[in-house]
Amino acid sequence: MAYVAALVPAAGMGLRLGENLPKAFVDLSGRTLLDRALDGLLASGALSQVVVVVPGPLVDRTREICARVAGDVPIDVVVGGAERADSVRAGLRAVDRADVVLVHDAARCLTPPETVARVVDAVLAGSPAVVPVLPVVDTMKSVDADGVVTGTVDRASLRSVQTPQGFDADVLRRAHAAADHATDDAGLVERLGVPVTTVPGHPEAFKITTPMDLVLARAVLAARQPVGSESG
Ligand SMILES: Nc1ccn([C@@H]2O[C@H](COP(=O)(O)OP(=O)(O)OP(=O)(O)O)[C@@H](O)[C@H]2O)c(=O)n1
Ligand SMILES: C[C@](O)(CO)[C@H](O)COP(=O)(O)O
Repeated sequence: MAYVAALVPAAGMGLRLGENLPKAFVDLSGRTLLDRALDGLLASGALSQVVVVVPGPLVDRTREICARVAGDVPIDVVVGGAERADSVRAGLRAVDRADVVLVHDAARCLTPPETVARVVDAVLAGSPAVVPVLPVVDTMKSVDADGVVTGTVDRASLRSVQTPQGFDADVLRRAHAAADHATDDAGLVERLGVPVTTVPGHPEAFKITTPMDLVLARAVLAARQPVGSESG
């Protein structure tokens, strides 16, 4: 049976959210983003290990969260770095047994378990790198340095990329060893010339980045409540 590890980068400062604490530890309707991200991952039933990557001063707080959500799957906590890729590399050092590695932003904390399982299944079926994606819904323009439109981009070939991103463990290690900077892990794998394939993402896997995203996340959670459950 394949050993599937999930890295959860949760060491970002959340500057765009502006809550004065690292984003993964911000409250979302009574629980932190990190609590909720771990719930979704663990509920997939697809994981052998989870490694959460957090700021050094929040390691103890993270251990408390992990103890609350833990079941059969071991959860380790490691300290992250200045950039997301540094945090992923710190996590990778803690998963030496893995055949498959998922990288899942704590900030995408409402990602449904089915999306997690879909990514794992695609890697186990033979794809070395898999990203969940959604079609782009807005008209896309390119602009110059002054903001003047230089063209309309054909959005038919564009996709908006989510996490978890799933990888053959050796491919992800090679990708991170070969390059430093990318906005996502699949971007590093692309540079190796390894094909990255897509599976359908989910609208609820959006990344909580700005205050408006928190408003949306609260609404999603309220809509998930079974009717009458809030009245006690
Ligand atoms: N040095 C970093 C930076 C980001 N992340 C994590 O990577 C995910 C995606 O990053 P992003 O949404 O850009 O988070 P922040 O860097 O926290 O956001 P901001 O740029 O607003 O500060 C988040 O779960 C974040 O905690 C991380 O583990 N280590
Ligand atoms: C990995 C990622 O979530 C894919 O959409 C995203 O690229 C990471 O966050 P950032 O806002 O690009 O730093």
